Parts: sequence; structure tokens; C-alpha cells
Amino acid sequence: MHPILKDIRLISFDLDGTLIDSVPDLAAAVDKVLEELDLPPAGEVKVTRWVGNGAQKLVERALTDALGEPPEVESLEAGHRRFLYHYGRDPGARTRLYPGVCEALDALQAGGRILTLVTNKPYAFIEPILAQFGLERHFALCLGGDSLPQKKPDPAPLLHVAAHFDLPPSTCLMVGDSRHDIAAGRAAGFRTLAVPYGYNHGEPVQNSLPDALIETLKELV
Ligand SMILES: O=C(O)COP(=O)(O)O
Ligand SMILES: [Mg+2]
Repeated sequence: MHPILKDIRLISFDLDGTLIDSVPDLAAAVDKVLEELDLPPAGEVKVTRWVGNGAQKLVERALTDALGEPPEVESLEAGHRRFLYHYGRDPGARTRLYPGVCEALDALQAGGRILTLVTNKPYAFIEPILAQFGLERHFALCLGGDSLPQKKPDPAPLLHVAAHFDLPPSTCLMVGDSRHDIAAGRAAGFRTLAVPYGYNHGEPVQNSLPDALIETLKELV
């Protein structure tokens, strides 16, 4: 067992870039939106740097890049709607689990810890993706980026989770791939653990000074 788990009763996992490599499907949906607008495709390398602040922000970054200036409000809203449509058709088609995810979730759950999911991804996509990998039974509570008025890096989703289970934040751990996970965790009073293989706007997540860093989730258990 990793030493950071001592006294930890609840763990909140980030989804994109932590449990799943979702960029192939996110990039495909972004590129469909751009294609409908006769704009050039963005591709996976750019999308990897844009993931992390939810679907609308992803579309805004893609449109800004393609247009050379921020989109009008109406174009952004339309692009966001088209993105949700395209991504929602099969959100897990080319998405893969990272190594060690199943083993870690199984072992942590068997060890009696409460597992929760706190992602900035829209809530509607969580269940189909978890179900595709047989992971839905692991999580006692899932929050999407649109579940509350605030999303990570705001601490509100994590504070909501801790309060829901009536636990002090100091007994909770946030596990994520980006500076938004570490900032939210720290602001909520959670302990923080980072994985380096995900998406962090092209910056090493170590720069956010998490309490600990592991190479894969296998190291947790
Ligand atoms: O949808 C996003 O932008 C990122 O989602 P995440 O919070 O699961 O990394
Ligand atoms: Mg992430």
C-alpha cells in the first residue's frame, strides 16, 4: 500500500488522463465540429493540450486556434452543441484504460475505501464510458463538470463529495493528472496524488507540487 493512503477513507479520481486515455475520441469529435465549419482539423497533439477544463472550454480553444481569434458567443454555443452530439455518439470508441486502473480500483474498494469520480467532463458521458470498461460498480458517487455550478480547479466538487459522506477533507485523497486536480484538492483540504502520463496543458504535473507522484495506479496498492 502506498504511504499516502494511511488514514485515507475516501478517494476522488479524475477521469480523463488519469483513468482513461480519451483524447482519440475527444479529438475526433473536435475535428468533426471543425470540418462542419470548413475549418482545418486540430488533431490529437493539440487536443491533448486543450483538455482539462470541460467540453465547452475545449471547443472554445479549438475554435480560437482555427479562427485566429476567440469565437462569437453564438458560434461557441453552436460548436459546443455539435461537439456534444458527435462525442456522445460513441464516447468510448477509441478510448483506452491506462495500465493498472482495474487492479487499483479493485484493491482499493476491497480494502474498504470509498471511491468517487470527480471529472470536468459532462456528466452524461461518465456512465457509458465507465460501463464500457466494467468500472461503474466501483464508484459510490460521480460528479461531472456540469453537476455543480463550479468545476475543478474550484474545490466545490471535492467539498461536496466529502460532505456527502460526512468525512473530514483531511481523510480524503484527490488523484489526478492535471494542475486543476491538484489545485482543487489542495483548496479542499484533500491530500493530492498525481500521475504524470495524462494531460496537463503540456506542462509537467510535478510543477503543481502534489503531495505524491506515482508512475501508474498500480503503485497505489
Ligand atoms: O473534460 C475535461 O476537460 C477533462 O476531464 P477530467 O477532469 O476528467 O480530466
Ligand atoms: Mg484529467
